[in-house]
Amino acid sequence: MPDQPQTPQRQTAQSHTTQHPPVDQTAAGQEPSGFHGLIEAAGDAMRQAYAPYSGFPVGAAALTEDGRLITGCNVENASYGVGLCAECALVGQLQLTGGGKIAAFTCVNGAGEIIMPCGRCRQLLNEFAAESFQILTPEGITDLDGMLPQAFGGQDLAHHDRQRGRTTP
Ligand SMILES: O=c1ccn([C@H]2C[C@H](O)[C@@H](CO)O2)c(=O)[nH]1
Repeated sequence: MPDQPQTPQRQTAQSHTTQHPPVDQTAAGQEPSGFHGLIEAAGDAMRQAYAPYSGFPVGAAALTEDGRLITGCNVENASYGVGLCAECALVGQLQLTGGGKIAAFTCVNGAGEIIMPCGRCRQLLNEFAAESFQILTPEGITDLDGMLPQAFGGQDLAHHDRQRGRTTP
């Protein structure tokens, strides 16, 4: 597997060679060194969260394939159900700053602990994940299939369209 792009802190995400999940040998609770920059960036984003209703601020950070650092925080609303997860802000930021694919990702809670993205946000990440995608989870680093097994994606729509003789953009 190719090396991950470097973070602004010039650290490199750990590569993995075995099955998921998790695919690295990092013990749960330890920070794999290549993700230190992302963890820090996620913590900074978390401190900008607007979470007065849940009291559960979340920060997310990603490194794009071309080396950009993208972050997001959750933004809640008095109409609870329309609150935005940190990952929603992150993918908006990704697109706004030039698009591309996510090579590495992590997110943290208010205590700075690594958390898993909720189900909806795993789908958001799947849309923009690079083939080499790695996510730092509470149990270590895993890949796309470890995060969202048998993910539904554009390939399913393309398959459906082919059966109907249509083309998907
Ligand atoms: O992956 C997740 C899971 C939860 N939250 C937010 C939504 C809500 O504001 C708060 C409590 O669920 O945490 C995120 O931002 N990302």
